[in-house]
Amino acid sequence: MPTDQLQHSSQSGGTSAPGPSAPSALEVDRVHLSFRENKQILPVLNDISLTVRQGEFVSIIGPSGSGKSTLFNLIGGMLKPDQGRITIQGKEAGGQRGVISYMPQQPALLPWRTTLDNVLLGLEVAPDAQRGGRDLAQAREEARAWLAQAGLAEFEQAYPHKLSGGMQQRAAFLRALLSPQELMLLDEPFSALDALTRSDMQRWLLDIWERSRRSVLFITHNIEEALLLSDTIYVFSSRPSTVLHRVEVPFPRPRTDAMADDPAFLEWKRTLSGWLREEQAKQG
Ligand SMILES: Nc1ncnc2c1ncn2[C@@H]1O[C@H](COP(=O)(O)OP(=O)(O)OP(=O)(O)O)[C@@H](O)[C@H]1O
Repeated sequence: MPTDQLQHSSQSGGTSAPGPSAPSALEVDRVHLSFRENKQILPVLNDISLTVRQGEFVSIIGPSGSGKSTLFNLIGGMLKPDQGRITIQGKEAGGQRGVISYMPQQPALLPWRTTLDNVLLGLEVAPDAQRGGRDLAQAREEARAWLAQAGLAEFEQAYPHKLSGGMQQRAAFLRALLSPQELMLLDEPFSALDALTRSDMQRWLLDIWERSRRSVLFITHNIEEALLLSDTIYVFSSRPSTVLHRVEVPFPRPRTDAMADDPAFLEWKRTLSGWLREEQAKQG
């Protein structure tokens, strides 16, 4: 492991302290969770701690079945931890509406709404207090500007079935981005896309994110994607998962395509792949 280049810390004391004034966008503190079914206990998360600071892009990578989506369900309040605490903007996460925006693996656009109306959905359902003083007419103009930047200007009034998979994902991402919640949870948003579209989408998301700087927690199986996009990467072990490594990605922003050819980037890729291979092997 190239420890001279990697600013990495293991789980013991490895999570970042929140800034002195603002609360972290997300704080997961020593969370444990087991599923119980037919008297069987399946321990899934074992003492997970992680932080997303305001405006930080954080990724989780880990073996399949290590509990990444389960953690999202806890953050969203669909599940309760057996032990530990989750706070969003300093407030206990409890499934209350309007604290996170979520983008699932499938774009989940509503087929009866136009692309523009789909993008506006998060804002429409948000309470007035969360719209930052914008009325829906202003929000509509803002959404149209973002759609244009996403190459979807011509598709504003089209229904989702007219859009390609990549276009649908861009619209779904804009919906999450324009929702007023500070914290975005993105669950493998590019997994259903072909390699070329995926790479275009990564670049696109990177550009948009670097301009908007929302707080993001991102699940991916793709190491290169995690390195390209993230400020911090958490590597989960096999189930029951712990945080094996917390890595601060040392590449400056704005990130460029040339970064992927940088020897340090390749070294990182090798290191992270090695960690994941080891864990995957343990899981069998
Ligand atoms: N509601 C549930 N009841 C019982 N077991 C569950 C439930 N949800 C998930 N599991 C189990 O918990 C484990 C973790 O699942 P989870 O989907 O969180 O993993 P993951 O890391 O997101 O996997 P992948 O990378 O394949 O999407 C798996 O063994 C899964 O079968």
